Amino acid sequence: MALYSRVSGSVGMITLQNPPVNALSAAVRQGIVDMMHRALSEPEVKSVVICGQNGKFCGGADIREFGAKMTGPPLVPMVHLIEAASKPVVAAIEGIALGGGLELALSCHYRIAHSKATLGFPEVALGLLPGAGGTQRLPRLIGVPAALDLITTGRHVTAAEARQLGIVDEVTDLNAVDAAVKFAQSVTGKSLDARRISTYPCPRPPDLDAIFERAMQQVRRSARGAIAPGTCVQAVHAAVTLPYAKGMERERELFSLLFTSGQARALQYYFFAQRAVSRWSTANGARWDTSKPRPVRKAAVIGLGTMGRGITVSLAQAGFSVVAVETQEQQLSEAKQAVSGMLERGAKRRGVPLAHDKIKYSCSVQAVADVDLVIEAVFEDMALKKTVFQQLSAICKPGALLCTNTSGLDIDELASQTQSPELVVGMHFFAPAHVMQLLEVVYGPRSSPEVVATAMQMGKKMGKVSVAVGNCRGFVGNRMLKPYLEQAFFLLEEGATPEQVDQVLEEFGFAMGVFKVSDLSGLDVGWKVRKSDGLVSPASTGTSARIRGGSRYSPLGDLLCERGRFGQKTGRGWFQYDKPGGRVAKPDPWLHGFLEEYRAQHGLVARRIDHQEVLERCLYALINEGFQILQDGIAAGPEDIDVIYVLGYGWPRHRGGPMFYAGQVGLDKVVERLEHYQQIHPDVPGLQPCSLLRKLAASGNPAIHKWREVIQKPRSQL
Ligand SMILES: CC/C=C/CC(=O)SCCNC(=O)CCNC(=O)[C@H](O)C(C)(C)COP(=O)(O)OP(=O)(O)OC[C@H]1O[C@@H](n2cnc3c(N)ncnc32)[C@H](O)[C@@H]1OP(=O)(O)O
Repeated sequence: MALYSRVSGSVGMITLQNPPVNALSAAVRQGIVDMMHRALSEPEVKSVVICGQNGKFCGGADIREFGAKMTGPPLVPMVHLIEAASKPVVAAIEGIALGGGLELALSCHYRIAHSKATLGFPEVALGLLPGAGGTQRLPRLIGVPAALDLITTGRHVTAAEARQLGIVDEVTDLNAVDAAVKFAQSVTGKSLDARRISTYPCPRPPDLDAIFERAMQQVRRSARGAIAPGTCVQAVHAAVTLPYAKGMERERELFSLLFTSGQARALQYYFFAQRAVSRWSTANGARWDTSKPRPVRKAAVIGLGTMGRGITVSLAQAGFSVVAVETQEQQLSEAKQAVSGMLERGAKRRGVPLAHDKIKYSCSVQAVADVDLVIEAVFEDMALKKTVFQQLSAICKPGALLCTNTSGLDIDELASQTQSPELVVGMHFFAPAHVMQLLEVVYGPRSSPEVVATAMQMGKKMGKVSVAVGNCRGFVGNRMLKPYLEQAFFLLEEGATPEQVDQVLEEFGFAMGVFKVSDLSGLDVGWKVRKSDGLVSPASTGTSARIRGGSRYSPLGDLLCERGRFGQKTGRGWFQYDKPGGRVAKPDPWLHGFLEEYRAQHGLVARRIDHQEVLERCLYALINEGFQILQDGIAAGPEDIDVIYVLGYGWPRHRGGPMFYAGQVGLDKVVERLEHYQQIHPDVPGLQPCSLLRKLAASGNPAIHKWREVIQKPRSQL
């Protein structure tokens, strides 16, 4: 709703009230319209100030209302009512003016912002465009290039930048509402003719076509199939080429197109999913709202390889004192140099002070004796990690959390090496650890709720999105990756090429296809794991070479590794590169010959595989594993899986995540296609729909927010 009050006798004040961000719900819009009419009808009122309660102007349209039928007054007539007002209207911008909130401010005749406020049009991240005149007013106010930048990227600007661009009239360090009231009094009675942005001509720079061409190229490069950025460009184009009223019509058409698209629904689902994962729960009943994190001031990192260095940087940048341990002098000195460089670049990029003095380096594990939390980041080797955990358990002070950075090893096995298994938790960082936003917090059956809460909070303080997941091989992300990779390998055996598989996945929206990712991260990584699992048989020839543990197995990755083809680092992998460490993947005729030979050797006849099969087999096998993970209680809900896949594995955000995507395709269709492929390839694992997927499909493809009702409720063992 919106509250009306009178200040200083002649100023009508309209205060938006809709916690937490004063979003423009139907009730708020109704309130604004009613209060505007009241302010305009009261003869004592000479000017109007619009502000938001609790120091937040407005976070835009209420996204929670997007799924339902529209009620209340629409935004466009509301902003026209304000702009057409005969009395000056001043926006007092504190905290945020985003999306519809900024459109509301642009309809006011003046804008006063607090110096700490941020402003922007983030609609593009929700699959939309600013649909209440934003695409028509902003270019008129600040010019086409700046408007294109803000609208197509969705980036937030500070009040200072907004002032520089001409979006706001004044910036104050004092109370912005008081400043706006004073300002409103000072402009009482002045003509408003030059203050209505919709009446401004839209500037037409001489190189207009080139500007739009560049903008389109830019969004095509970065959008990876998302339709909103390009549509934003089209809407701004209408501001330049059409009169305001016609431009508004075009904006409405384009907005409707986006609003009803699957991409907008996916992005809006993802917006809430990313927030939902912080309300975590575990399979044994621990929860975010009943588990108190422990205080952590000082942390330690053991092992300063690539991951350990990134984790050290993340901790120091988040303000923790860090003890960084590497037992070899030479490696410690190299790590120190690398970490300093990363901190310097980070400080420069983010404009923050250097955090060098937060870190103490040591060659001795004993140096961690007084820390509150240790993150072990040594090689992914169970025996080595066990030794480290035995040492830590003996050295660390009572109550210190012992965390392991592992991408899939058993947390409980490590916990059993310590005197206090309840203090052990996994923190699976993604490389590069100081850049990637995702953290899988892995709880074992004995991890205490406070320890999970502490690790979740640590992740948040490091600027990461933490997702709590249960303990199983590969946790959520890497466990789902296995069937995805397997299908890709089988497709090569059956006749596909790495470039074909990657092209299909990249057209779907992945930044890189599965084989390019494998070349980037190194084929030897998976090879080592398969070796330690006893999967890589020394004599990988003959029919038996394609069977492991009774299931079909593709040794293709092993065979490439045996030939020293580890990917980018060796200049050869699934693709070829111009040199070791090269980045540009090129199809490799050697690999094609190798695949032909391999097929001939194993009696496989190459067939033509279409794009649909590549996509369905890779993605549906991955999705099927996701449902198995939900069924096993490893992830509490589909949102957890989707956030992990978008932030950690390059799943296109505009497709919501694998579980959301499955719902959009139709769960019955996913089941039907998996069964189809299973019938044709009975020996291929991963194609049998799991029982939860079947159950949900049979219960009529319920909306994703209803899945939790079907997934069995965890029983508390606490
Ligand atoms: C013609 C119609 C045109 C419409 C165009 C639009 O206006 S679309 C909406 C444009 N606005 C946005 O995209 C803003 C989205 N919100 C944010 O970016 C951030 O939430 C924030 C406002 C910068 C605040 O960030 P902060 O980190 O402080 O808090 P949270 O992100 O955790 O948010 C707090 C809770 O508020 C909910 N919320 C935020 N914005 C909205 C919104 N516009 N509508 C509804 N709800 C919103 C958010 O979901 C959090 O609540 P939870 O219960 O925790 O989920």
